[in-house]
Amino acid sequence: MSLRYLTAGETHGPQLTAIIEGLPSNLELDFEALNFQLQRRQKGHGRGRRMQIETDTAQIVGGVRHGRTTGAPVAVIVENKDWKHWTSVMNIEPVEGSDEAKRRVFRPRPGHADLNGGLKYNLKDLRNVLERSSARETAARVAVGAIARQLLAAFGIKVAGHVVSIGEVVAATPNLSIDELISVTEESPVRVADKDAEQKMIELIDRMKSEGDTIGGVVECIITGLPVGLGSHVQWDRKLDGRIAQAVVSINAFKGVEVGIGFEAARIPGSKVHDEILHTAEKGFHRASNRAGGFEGGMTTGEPIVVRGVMKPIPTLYKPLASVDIDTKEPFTAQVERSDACAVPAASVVMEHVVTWEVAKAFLEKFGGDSIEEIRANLDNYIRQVEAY
Ligand SMILES: Cc1cc2nc3c(=O)[nH]c(=O)nc-3n(C[C@H](O)[C@H](O)[C@H](O)COP(=O)(O)O)c2cc1C
Ligand SMILES: C=C(O[C@@H]1CC(C(=O)O)=C[C@@H](OP(=O)(O)O)[C@H]1O)C(=O)O
Repeated sequence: MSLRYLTAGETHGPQLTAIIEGLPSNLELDFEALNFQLQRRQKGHGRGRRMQIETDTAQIVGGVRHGRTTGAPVAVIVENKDWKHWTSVMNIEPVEGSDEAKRRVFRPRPGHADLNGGLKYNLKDLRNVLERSSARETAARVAVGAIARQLLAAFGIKVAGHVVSIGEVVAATPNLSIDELISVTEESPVRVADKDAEQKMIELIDRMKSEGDTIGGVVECIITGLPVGLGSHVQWDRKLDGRIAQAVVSINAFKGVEVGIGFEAARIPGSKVHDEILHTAEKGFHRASNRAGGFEGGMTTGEPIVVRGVMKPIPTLYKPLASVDIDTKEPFTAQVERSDACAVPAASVVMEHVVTWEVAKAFLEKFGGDSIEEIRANLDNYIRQVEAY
C-alpha cells in the first residue's frame, strides 16, 4: 500500500483531522519537532488576528505507541481554539435576524472559492464553502508533512524553505548550506536571509494592509541528501517532478510552479541549461551544476531538489472588489471576512511540507518495507548497486 492521507475539518469547527496510511513501523517521532513545524506555519509578517488565537499543536490519536509508529494508520488532530467563538454560528440553523444569520456569506469574494463552491454544491450560505476552502486546512497538511519530514530525516534527507520575493521585492539568492539556510531564515519575519529585502518586504506588506489590499510572492523549497532514481520516467503519473507540481498548485492560492531554473529555461540556449555529467571515485556520478533542480526524466538526479511556487495575493480585501448579491443578483461589494494581508512566509512552510510528503511517498515506493529497518536494508542495498554501477 502506498503512502496516502486525507484531511477533514472546517476552519471554525472544533478541529482538523488527518489520517495517514502506509507509514512503516518503528519510526521514532519527535513531537516537539512536529509542533515546531506547525508553529512556523503560523508565523510571518502580514498574518491576521486568527494566528494570535491559535497555538497549533498536533495530537496523535492513533498508530503511535511509546513514541514510535506501529505500522497502523496514524491519526492526527489539530484543535481550533477559535471554535469556542464560532460554536453557535457553526451549530445553530439560523433564523432570520439572529446573530447566527448575520454571519451568512452571500456576497462572494473574487479569488476565493465562494461562488464556484456555492453554485456547484447548491449552497446558499457561502460559509459552507469558505469553512473548508480556508487555508486553515494547511495546518493539517503541515502536520502530515512534518511526520514525513521525520521519516526522511532518519535517512539523512533535509528540507529547507524560504521566500524568494514578495510583490516586486526580490531577496538576493543566499549562498548558504542547507543547515545555514534553515537557521538564518528562521529568524526572519518574512523568511529571507537578505536584510535589505526583508525591510522592504515588511514595508510593502504594511503598505498593502493599510491600503486594504493584499500581496503575493514566490517561495522556494530545497531538499538535500536524496538518492538518484526516486520517481520514474516510465509512466506519466510516476514522474516525481510532475507529482510535486500538482502538490504545490494544490496549496491554497498557489498558481504556478517552477523546477530548477524553471521558466528561465525558455529564454536561454541548451548549452546554458543542462547540467554536465562528471564522475569521480569519491562522489560517483554527479553534476557540474543543478539547473534542472534535481530532476531528469521525472527521476531524482541525486542533486538537491529545488522547486519554486507562486502565491497570488490573498483574495479577501478589506477594500473589497465588485461582486453580486447571490439573493438579489444586484451588484454589491464582496463580503469582508477577517483575513491575512500576506501569507507568503507562512505558505513557504506549507510548500516545504507538501513537497516533503511527495518525496517521502516516492521514497517508500522505491525502498518500501513495513519497518524502518527493512527500508534501511533496501536503501543500503540500492546504494551499493549504484556505487558498483
Ligand atoms: C497560509 C495561507 C493563508 C491564507 N489566508 C487567507 C486569508 O486570510 N484570507 C483569504 O481570503 N485567503 C487566504 N488564503 C488563500 C485562500 O485560501 C485561497 O485563495 C482560496 O482557498 C481559493 O483558492 P485558490 O486561490 O487556490 O483558487 C491563504 C492561503 C494560505 C496558503
Ligand atoms: C486559519 C488560518 O488561516 C485562515 C485562512 C483563510 C482563508 O480564507 O484561506 C482565512 C482566515 O481565516 P479566519 O477568518 O479564521 O481568520 C485565515 O486566518 C490558518 O492558516 O491557520
